Amino acid sequence: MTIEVRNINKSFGDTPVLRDVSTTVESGSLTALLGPSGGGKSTLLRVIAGLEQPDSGTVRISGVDATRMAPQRRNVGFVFQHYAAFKHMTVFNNVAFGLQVRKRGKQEVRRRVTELLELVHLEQMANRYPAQLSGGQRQRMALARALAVEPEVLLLDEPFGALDAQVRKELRAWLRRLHDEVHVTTVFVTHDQEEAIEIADSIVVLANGVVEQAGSPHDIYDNPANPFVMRFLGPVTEIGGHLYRPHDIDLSIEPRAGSTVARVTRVVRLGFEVRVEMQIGEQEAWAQVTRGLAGRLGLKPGSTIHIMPSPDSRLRVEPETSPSATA
Ligand SMILES: Nc1ncnc2c1ncn2[C@@H]1O[C@H](COP(=O)(O)OP(=O)(O)OP(=O)(O)O)[C@@H](O)[C@H]1O
Repeated sequence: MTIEVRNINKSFGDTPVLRDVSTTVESGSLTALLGPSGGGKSTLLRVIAGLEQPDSGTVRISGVDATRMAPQRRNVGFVFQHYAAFKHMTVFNNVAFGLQVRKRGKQEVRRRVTELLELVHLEQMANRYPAQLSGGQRQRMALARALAVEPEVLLLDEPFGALDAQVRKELRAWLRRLHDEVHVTTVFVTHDQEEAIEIADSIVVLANGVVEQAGSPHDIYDNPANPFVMRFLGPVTEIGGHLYRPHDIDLSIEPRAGSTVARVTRVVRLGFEVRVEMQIGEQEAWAQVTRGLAGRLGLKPGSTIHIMPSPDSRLRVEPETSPSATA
């Protein structure tokens, strides 16, 4: 179910929060809305859900103009960060709720809820109450509940945001697998670029109410549209007026055609990677190399090395970056 967002503008009072936002969410995709806090991600999600009315622009879901349609008529499921479960109802009844409201038969409800609890791996927890679940289990229950009514679109607002790093990682992998099984068009909000890169098919980078770039994780990481996106998606280092990914900097002991001389100031071992900090004239830069290479080159503070940044993956640092990045 394709979602087409066209020229959406939205202000709260005098503050523009979405500025001429257009993007297309492909049917069956898992799309991340990624960006810094306050950039408008939640507002855009709420506009798609119908919980917020745009000042101008349109939202089409499956080709139908949904801009003025009530949320319950859009056939979207919604999960927020702090999910409010019905505390007095068991997990089973929480998931069954939407089906019962829709007056589905008892047999059907039982079959569907059992299926969903298996899907989210909570079949053993059916008779517990929400307070007896861990945070991650509660979020999975929330997803089962959102999926119960077979939405065409699933909208997730930082669904794992409140959980600790380890649980968060598990749930992301799980969400990816779930999506591969269910294929419902899903849009999730995150400010975590690693989360977006790891699980999304497509990323929309939103900052200060503007879409900075949209594309596959691979494309956005390797071909960022501007310095803001490049910095937001991963580590960068600046050399001679260009931004590079630190793993795209090649190091050697001997000078080569086109190489630049640098002095190593610090060598930091981080598991299998080594972060090599250096001084190039007055400028500081760093490179990320493997432990093997650092060992072979015998890098230590004070070493002289020759660096060759890969010319393919650089981006010129403009004095003026994108308008939203500097605001
Ligand atoms: N109902 C509202 N009334 C007034 N201002 C609002 C309202 N909702 C959001 N805003 C403002 O709109 C801007 C964008 O908020 P939004 O929640 O969409 O951003 P976000 O990218 O989702 O940020 P976060 O990651 O922090 O949730 C913020 O400056 C916020 O304060």
